[in-house]
This record gives sequence, C-alpha cells and structure tokens, in this order.
Amino acid sequence: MGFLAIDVGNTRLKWAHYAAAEPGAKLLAHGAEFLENIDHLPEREWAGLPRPDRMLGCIVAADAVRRRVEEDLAELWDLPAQWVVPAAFEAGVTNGYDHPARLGADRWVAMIGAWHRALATGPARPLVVVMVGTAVTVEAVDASGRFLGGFILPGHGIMLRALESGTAGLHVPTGEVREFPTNTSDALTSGGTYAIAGAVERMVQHVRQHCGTEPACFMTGGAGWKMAPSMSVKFELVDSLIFDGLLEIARQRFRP
Ligand SMILES: Nc1ncnc2c1ncn2[C@@H]1O[C@H](COP(=O)(O)OP(=O)(O)O)[C@@H](O)[C@H]1O
Ligand SMILES: CC(C)(COP(=O)(O)O)[C@@H](O)C(=O)NCCC(=O)O
Ligand SMILES: [K+]
Repeated sequence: MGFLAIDVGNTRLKWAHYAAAEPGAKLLAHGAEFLENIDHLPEREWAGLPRPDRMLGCIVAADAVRRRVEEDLAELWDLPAQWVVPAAFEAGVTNGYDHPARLGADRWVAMIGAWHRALATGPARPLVVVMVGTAVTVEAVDASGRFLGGFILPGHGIMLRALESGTAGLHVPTGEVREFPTNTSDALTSGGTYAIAGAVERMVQHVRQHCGTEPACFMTGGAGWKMAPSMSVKFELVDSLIFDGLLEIARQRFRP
C-alpha cells in the first residue's frame, strides 16, 4: 500500500513512505542513510514496510548506487523504480536550463515542491530555492513558474576538505560561526557559512532586480539547519521540500 518517495544525494539516501501519492498524504515512515550504509535498508528499515503500490524518486548519485536501489526495490517488492528526469516542463514549472535534462533531478524536484508550497499560501511570486547538501544550490524561479537559473557551490564539507588538502596550515577542528573570527577553526567555519549566505543574498538581489518583486525564499537539505542562524535574508526552512515535489509530480503522473 501507499507511495514510496526516495531522494538519493551524493551523501545520503532519504526515503519516505506515504499513505497515498498526493500532496498532504499521511507520512507513515521515513529515514535517511549515508550511502555507505544503504546495503542495510532491505533487511532493516524497509523489511517491515508493506509493499508500496508505487515509487518515484530523484537521484544524483553514481550509477552503482542507482542500480543497488533498483535491485532492492525489485527483490523486496517486485517494484519498478521510476526516477524523475528534468523535462522542459512539469507540474507548473518551466525549465530554463540550456539542456533541461542536465539539470540535477534533486534541484528540479525541490523547485516543484517549493512552487506548490508557495502557491498553497498565496498568489504566485518569484522564488529562491536553496539546497544545502553535499553541494549547495541556489535556484531562481520567476512568478510564472519559470526556472531562470541557479548557482552551484561546494557544501561545508567540500569547502573544508578543499582548503585542507590545498594548504599546509589549515588542518584544524570545526569551529564556530563568528562575525570576526580570531582563530583558524572559526575563520574556516565562518568563511564557508558566509560564502553560502552571501550567494543566497546575491540571488535574492538578482531576482528582485529581474522580477521587480521580493522573492519567497525556501531552504532545505541535510545541512540547512547549520545555515539558518547565519542567513541575511528571510527564508523558510522546509526539510521535506524534495518529498513535497515528488508527491506533486506523482499526483500529476499517476492521476487515475
Ligand atoms: N546527522 C547529521 N549531523 C550533522 N550534519 C549532517 C547530518 N546529516 C547530514 N548532515 C549534513 O548534511 C550534509 C548532507 O545533506 P544531504 O541533504 O543528505 O546531502 P545530499 O542530498 O547531497 O546527500 C552532510 O554533508 C552534512 O554536512
Ligand atoms: C549539483 C548537485 C551535485 C547537487 O547534489 P547534492 O548536493 O544534492 O548531492 C546535483 O544536483 C547534480 O549533480 N546536478 C547536475 C548538474 C547540474 O545541476 O547542472
Ligand atoms: K540532495
């Protein structure tokens, strides 16, 4: 019974089992696993689930990970995997990428989730959609639902590892975010955090200028909570943005 939504990023696989394939459906079970641990899913977390009627997912991880998940779904439930491939248009959002299919599926699905979340609370307005995961993405959507373009930045972990591996003197423990850091740990942690906050602020400026309206700003991703205290623009933190998008796409695709 129900609908299984799966989001496979470069660090973790996130899954959610819903009572139905439609927005607002009851969440029955959910979880997140680091990719190195997903082998356990069929014997542990997924072993107790009733067979989902349908599955829809988005994946940006390597092909080997995708095959692993597809095999699990087939062996456990004889369930065919369906992965979202960004198209020119879906669920109210138009894809402005030069090659629409080359856009990360997670970015596309998160924008669709944000678009419908915003529409549910008022008239259409431009959006800035921020995902803080392995990488950071900052998307712009105009008031007609057109994805204008977006930034890709390294996430916290990648920024730190890049600095560590490219220098002799930056091997230090994680620090605190400070306005004026006075030690190496704090300088690195603050630099990464404000680089992301600054990129978001800049995209908000671009959208304000381009659309002539203040955008609504949504943030999601495993490290979203780390950014929250350091943001300079008003935003809503929505952990479920990708699942919201998958539910919306599922509703439209699987409509009887
Ligand atoms: N339990 C946790 N404690 C601290 N940080 C976490 C935790 N889970 C996730 N993160 C942070 O979130 C990032 C992964 O977020 P996620 O959205 O799952 O990424 P992806 O979609 O790229 O796999 C990690 O790089 C880490 O910075
Ligand atoms: C930008 C990403 C690496 C983000 O991945 P994540 O941090 O969610 O693991 C992913 O969306 C991706 O591989 N995108 C394809 C290239 C693009 O969107 O232009
Ligand atoms: K992701």
